[in-house]
Amino acid sequence: MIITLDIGGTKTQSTFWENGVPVETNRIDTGSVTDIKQLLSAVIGGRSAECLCIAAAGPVRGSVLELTNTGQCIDPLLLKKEFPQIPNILLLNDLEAVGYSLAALGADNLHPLKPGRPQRGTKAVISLGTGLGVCLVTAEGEVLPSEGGHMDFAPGNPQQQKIFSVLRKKYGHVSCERLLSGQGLVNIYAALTGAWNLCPQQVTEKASRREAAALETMALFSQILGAVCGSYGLIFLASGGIYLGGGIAPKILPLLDRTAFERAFLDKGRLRDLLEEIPVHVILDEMAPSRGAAVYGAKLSSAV
Ligand SMILES: Nc1ncnc2c1ncn2[C@@H]1O[C@H](COP(=O)(O)OP(=O)(O)OP(=O)(O)O)[C@@H](O)[C@H]1O
Repeated sequence: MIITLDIGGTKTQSTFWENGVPVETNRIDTGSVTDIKQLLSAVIGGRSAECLCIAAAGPVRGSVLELTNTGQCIDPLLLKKEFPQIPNILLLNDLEAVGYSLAALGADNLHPLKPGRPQRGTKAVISLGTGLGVCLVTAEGEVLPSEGGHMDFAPGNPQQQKIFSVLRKKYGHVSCERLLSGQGLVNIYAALTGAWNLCPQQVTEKASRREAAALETMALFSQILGAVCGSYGLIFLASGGIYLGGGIAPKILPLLDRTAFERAFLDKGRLRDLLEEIPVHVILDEMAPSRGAAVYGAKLSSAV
């Protein structure tokens, strides 16, 4: 038995896995998690498992992970004392976990967004959720985490420049995450309209009802996403393909402007040919971070 805990910026999911199959799963709001130890005690009870693998939104420094949104720290060494019946307690970044899930995803869990001619090479995972996560998966299946979502946003045309100026005044540093995330949808919409009081779902609902500013927001979001994916295609030489993870992309598929995405993806001057080869897929599996944590847990606990 492997237990996984996926702590995202918005939702937290605990899952029990037997032979790679989820047999029990529960979801709560991350905002309601005030104490990780307490949460784990409630999830695990007195049960034992070969491995507990926690995938959480934040960078791992040394052996400890600090949750980006709440500042809480997770230390596996301390948890080992609380749960002595679990011999392996592992910790990784949630996006790193999505990287490990690629090995376990079938074609039915992937939606093709842009065609290409993939090779057995590096893959990039770019995840749009509460934040923007980026990681690299080597051809051998090793996952290298990054905090690439915090890379500078480079506006590509006058309209994007206007949005950049509004966000620069509001935030100071304008990272790609300020545009490519749930709050990013709100930020683009607000920069166009001045209305800051919406939630991301309201922006996409307005776009579904064909409201002009919301449609413009989706077109810009698609353009900026294409440009950032193209940049990571080059930075990682992602000849194995680019995989869009997170909760947002599968929900907004009908609203994504594929033409704008692909045009911006390919618009890299002399390296256009290289980018034409790289396919882009949307990961449809909502459990990808938990699935990847289970893959990682199984791999490491059989190795020790
Ligand atoms: N239909 C929708 N349209 C637009 N945004 C949405 C929609 N549904 C959810 N979101 C936004 O998606 C974000 C949550 O993303 P996700 O489901 O990937 O959660 P998470 O795993 O907790 O996030 P992360 O992995 O970034 O920490 C929130 O900002 C939420 O408002």
